[in-house]
Amino acid sequence: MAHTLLTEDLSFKENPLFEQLISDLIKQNYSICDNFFELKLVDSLRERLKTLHNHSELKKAAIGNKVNESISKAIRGDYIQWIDEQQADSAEHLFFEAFNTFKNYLNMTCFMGILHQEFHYAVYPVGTFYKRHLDTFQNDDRRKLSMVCYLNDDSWNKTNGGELVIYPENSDEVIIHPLPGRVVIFESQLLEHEVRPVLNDLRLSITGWFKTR
Ligand SMILES: O=C(O)CCC(=O)C(=O)O
Ligand SMILES: [Fe+2]
Repeated sequence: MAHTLLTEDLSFKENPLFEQLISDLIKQNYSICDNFFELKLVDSLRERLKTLHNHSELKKAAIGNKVNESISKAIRGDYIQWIDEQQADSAEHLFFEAFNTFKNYLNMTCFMGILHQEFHYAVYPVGTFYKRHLDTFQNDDRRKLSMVCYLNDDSWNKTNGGELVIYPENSDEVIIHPLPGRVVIFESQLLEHEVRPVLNDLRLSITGWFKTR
């Protein structure tokens, strides 16, 4: 009996990166992580997104069926493509593996009850933005955590704009540059945020959500 208990205890391995993310989320409802992925994986995902973009396979993002296109355009200007986990290429497979590991860790340590996830590529061309919003605005309160992964390369300059701005309720806005490999995770139901206009270059990312049932 004692032996069983011991092996069960050892089967859980604390992950310092995930612990940091979780403690940030508890403290401030968001976390910024610059070493979630290996940069080589970020390179592969960027190439995949650029290929999709060059083949015009991305679609103008919508904000709900009831809203007509011109209103939609005044709110967000990005182009997206959802990523099908079943059809993932090798880079996307590693991407899902990283987030599945994090999801299982959250469910094990924080009892978050995450059952589903969804991710899409996004491209913001020059002049596009996403006005201040909450990610649960489409009458879908299953979204618990929002995740954004930036795929720009080293040549991304802070003067390119396209900052993510997070608006915590009781403190100053937080301005986050979309730097290569950076991952931002935040509480979908609590934090309003926006993407400031892109002034130069293409802003590349993957955005996703962990959802309860
Ligand atoms: O790309 C970002 O920084 C945030 C995107 C976003 O807010 C969204 O897709 O809901
Ligand atoms: Fe959002």
